[in-house]
This record gives sequence, C-alpha cells and structure tokens, in this order.
Amino acid sequence: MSEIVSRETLQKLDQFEQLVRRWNPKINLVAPASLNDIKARHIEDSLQLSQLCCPINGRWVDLGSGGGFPGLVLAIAHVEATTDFTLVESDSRKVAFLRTVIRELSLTNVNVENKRIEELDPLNAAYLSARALAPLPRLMPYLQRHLAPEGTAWLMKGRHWKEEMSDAEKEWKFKVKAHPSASQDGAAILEISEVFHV
Ligand SMILES: C[S@@+](CC[C@H](N)C(=O)[O-])C[C@H]1O[C@@H](n2cnc3c(N)ncnc32)[C@H](O)[C@@H]1O
Repeated sequence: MSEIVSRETLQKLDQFEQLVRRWNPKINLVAPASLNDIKARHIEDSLQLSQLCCPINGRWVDLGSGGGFPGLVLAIAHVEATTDFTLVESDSRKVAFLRTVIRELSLTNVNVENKRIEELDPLNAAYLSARALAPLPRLMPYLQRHLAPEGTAWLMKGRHWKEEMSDAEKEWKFKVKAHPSASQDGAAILEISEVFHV
C-alpha cells in the first residue's frame, strides 16, 4: 500500500483503522473475524478502485457505505480539488461513525447522506461505488437513477458475479468490463456504464 499512497494519507488511513477498531465492538462496521486484517481485507481492497479509476475528476457517490468501504477510504486517498465524495448510509449509528472520522481526520472533501438510497433525488454522479450492498439486479435501478449520462459505476462483487450479471441482463442493457479483484479469488470489480432498462 505504501507504494501507492503518500505518507500523510498512510497516517490518516492508520487513524481511520484505529477508529474502526474502537467502534467495531459497538456497531459491527466489519465482520469481527476480519478485524485483525483490516488493512488487506478492507482498506487495500477499497484502494483497488483508486488504481483503476485514477485520475478521479468529479462527484463520487458511495452507496451503502457502512464503515466507509470503499467511499471513505477513497476520500482519504483523494484530497485533490477536482473530486468530492458523498457517502449514502441509512443506519444512523454508522453515519455517526462516518461523521466522527470526517471530523477527526479534518476531511473537507466528503459528506454523508443519512438516507435510504431510494429516497434520494437523482445524484448525477460521475462515479458510483457499492461494496457488499446487494446483488447486481437490485443495484441496477440505483445506477440508472443516480449515474450521470457519462458516469461509471464501480461495483465490488464476490465470486458469483457472473450469475449476477446474467440475471441483470434479463432486464437491463449496460456496458460492462470485469476487472479481477486482487483481494479474493474469483471476485471482480465491475465497471458499468450506459445503463438502460429493457
Ligand atoms: C453489508 S454492509 C456493507 C458496507 C460497506 N460497503 C462495506 O463493504 O463494508 C451494507 C450497508 O448498506 C447499508 N444499506 C443497505 N441498504 C441501504 C439502502 N437502501 N440505503 C442506504 N443504505 C443502505 C446498510 O445499512 C449497511 O451499512
């Protein structure tokens, strides 16, 4: 990880990791079994998007952020002026955690929407991300509603991504490129654009 981010970013990611550890017993931000390996399982996993999408230019919206993966990790790694991040999370306890991190790390490029995705006005995002939120067919309406016409979604999927894609293709037309995930055998990051309901 140290090869891809600056020393200041590494320090902030360490602070973030400490906060996850502190809050996790209360609100289960990550599975307790993965707590010993937060860096590889959650932080570096999230940073894969940074490598795929760089440079980021425009509004990034992370749906169902939970403990901040991948949206808050990306906001910590991308403080450039051309980018701003919105984290959408319906669980108020997780929102309290996300806002605490934002305050303690003095992040100015990220805000949190404490709402259900379905309740939001269209967000016109240049980038949308979602990790462990829902199967692809359930994500497609969110993409159609919240992606800007030229926008791209980056969906972090487990090993059943091919079946999810076949299911989604029954009702949706979209452009897709599958990038193998470095974190888990068989997992993929789906880059999706030009979404239309059939
Ligand atoms: C399994 S967690 C994944 C969290 C995070 N993305 C990660 O990878 O660790 C899914 C999160 O999405 C939130 N969520 C689920 N459905 C939602 C909805 N319709 N609108 C907003 N947030 C939602 C849940 O509260 C939960 O925090």
